[in-house]
Amino acid sequence: MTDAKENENFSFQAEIKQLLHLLSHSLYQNKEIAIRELVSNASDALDKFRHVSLTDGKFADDKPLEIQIIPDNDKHILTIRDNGIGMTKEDLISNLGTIAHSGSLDYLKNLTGDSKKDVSLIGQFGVGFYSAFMLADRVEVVTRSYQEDNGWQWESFGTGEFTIAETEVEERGTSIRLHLKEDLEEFTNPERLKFILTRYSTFVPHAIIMDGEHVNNQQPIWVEPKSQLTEEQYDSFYQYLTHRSEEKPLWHLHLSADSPIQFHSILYCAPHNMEKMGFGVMEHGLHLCAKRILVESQCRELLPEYLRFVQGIVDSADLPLNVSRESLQDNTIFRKIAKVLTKKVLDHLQKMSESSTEEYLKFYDEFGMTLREGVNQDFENRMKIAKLLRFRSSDADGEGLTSLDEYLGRAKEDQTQIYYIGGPSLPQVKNNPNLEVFKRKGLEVLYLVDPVDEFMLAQLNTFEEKQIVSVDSADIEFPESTKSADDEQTAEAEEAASTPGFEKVVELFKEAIGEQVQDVRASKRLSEGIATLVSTGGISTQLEQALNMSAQQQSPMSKRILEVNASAALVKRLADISGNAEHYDFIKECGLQIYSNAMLSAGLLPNVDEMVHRVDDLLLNAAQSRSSIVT
Ligand SMILES: Nc1ncnc2c1ncn2[C@@H]1O[C@H](COP(=O)(O)OP(=O)(O)OP(=O)(O)O)[C@@H](O)[C@H]1O
Repeated sequence: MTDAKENENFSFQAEIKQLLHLLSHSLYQNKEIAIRELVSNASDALDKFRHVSLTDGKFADDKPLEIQIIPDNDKHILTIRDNGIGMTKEDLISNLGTIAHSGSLDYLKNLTGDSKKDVSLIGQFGVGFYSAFMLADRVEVVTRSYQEDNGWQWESFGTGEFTIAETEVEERGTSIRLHLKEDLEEFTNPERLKFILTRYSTFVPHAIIMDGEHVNNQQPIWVEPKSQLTEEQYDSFYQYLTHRSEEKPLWHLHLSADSPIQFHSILYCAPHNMEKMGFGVMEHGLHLCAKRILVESQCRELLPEYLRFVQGIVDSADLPLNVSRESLQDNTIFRKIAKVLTKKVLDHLQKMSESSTEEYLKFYDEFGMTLREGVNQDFENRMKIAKLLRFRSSDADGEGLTSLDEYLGRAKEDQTQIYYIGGPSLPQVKNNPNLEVFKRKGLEVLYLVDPVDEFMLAQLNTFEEKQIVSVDSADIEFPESTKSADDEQTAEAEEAASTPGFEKVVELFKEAIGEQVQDVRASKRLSEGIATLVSTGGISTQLEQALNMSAQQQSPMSKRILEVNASAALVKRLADISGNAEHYDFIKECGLQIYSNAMLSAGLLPNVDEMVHRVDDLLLNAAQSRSSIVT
């Protein structure tokens, strides 16, 4: 087998060198995962060969596809052999020397040196082969591709280099020969190996043979009736699929349908969102089988992007086995299955949100940020997704989360709109003067501290026929029923606003602020604050600012309306003195400062130099009008 010819030397990619160093020095106890990874690779290689032989008959033969586990106790060598697709020289260089998946590269770049944590994640980042170096200080890969008559021998001592040489190999497939580290003889003990294979590889869809014995002969669990499966079985299947041996899924969903399309599926949600931990968008996809045979291991088209937290398997007897991956999306049955799966996942989440609120909120906390992308991506299911969204709101003073349905359950009967307010932080949102009138009238307002939520609500536009509007919108309609709560205040404000003094103040403010605003007018919403900015474009100040910041070129903010509270003490005083033309300049200065203050409250930045000068002058003015005589 090892009649190797000339050796050619190669260097590993930098990240792999780092990984190998970590693996060979790892104190991580669970070395068994290396066997799991290698058996899983062997199984993948068998799947790939089966797919090739089904789509191109000339490669087919009648030898059973299987994985052999060959322990050699005398030589301390453990061999894992498959008669799968094999590798060419180029395959060896690219597959066992560099890493193609961007997610895996990100993972490797993020290695922290906390070997226990890092190493346990290896499988899920598609770098499983290298775990061989946890067990061995020398690894040989002897392989022959289904396309070639000759074979290749790859070899490495787990340092920075590997070698490749041409060699005779009798049969198609790959043997991984692990020259076990000194204290790891246990990995040639058949009893120990059997235990490991049963623990991690029960669900491998190909026969695993050791000493002539078939060690994994379990039925695929997805075709079994739900009632006959235990939580442990679901958990261990999750662990097998995801290579996360120490993790339990947050939830699972087992589906079986007979008509119009026959399929079985088990779907899982991971307990943690790796994207939240800064790993970038995770690689995702479901295992797709036709009549129990794997067609594609990461099929991304079965679920939309915004449900990428779902992992699992889908198996349909109605799908043709020799369907090529490229033509899958054109297959009607495939498209129908995809549609049903999306609906079932959304229905499951809805049910969960109603019957196990706590569990749902835990899920939402992890994956809500992914799910909400659906509002934009999936027009057909937009309303279903909207029902699954959760927000902070004034109802519980920003604590806890509410759904839009719950919001409407508390809304006034004649309320036609859903109100929200956006801002950079919860305290800032709560102190926004635009909220005043809503508090007075007992109207609930959603608090959005993430511009993405606001963007999403702007996209949604309506929910259950109620318009979704920002509290700083000029289009706010207050329910008739809330009028009386506000009567006194409105009457007072209307009276103050109708005086000639106030009209003069507005005129002078307009002159001073000029083109910077669309208009200056009396406010019907303020009772305590002096002034506020409202927007007319259907897009809130906060969102416009966020969009502007993410845009390549900053455009000027659209103009707002400055609403002034005619019954505020300062405004009343300005109205009183507006009969005397001598005070016009002072009133204008006040107008400019009031505008700057309103901008600051809305999270906008006024012209700071100008403002500082003006405040200095106003303070001087105030100081000068005080008497120096002690009374
Ligand atoms: N027994 C094998 N037969 C054929 N090719 C193999 C075999 N083992 C590994 N390979 C090739 O080497 C590549 C790298 O393997 P590695 O385990 O590091 O990652 P992966 O298998 O791509 O990821 P994952 O383990 O998450 O599926 C594989 O994608 C495959 O192309």
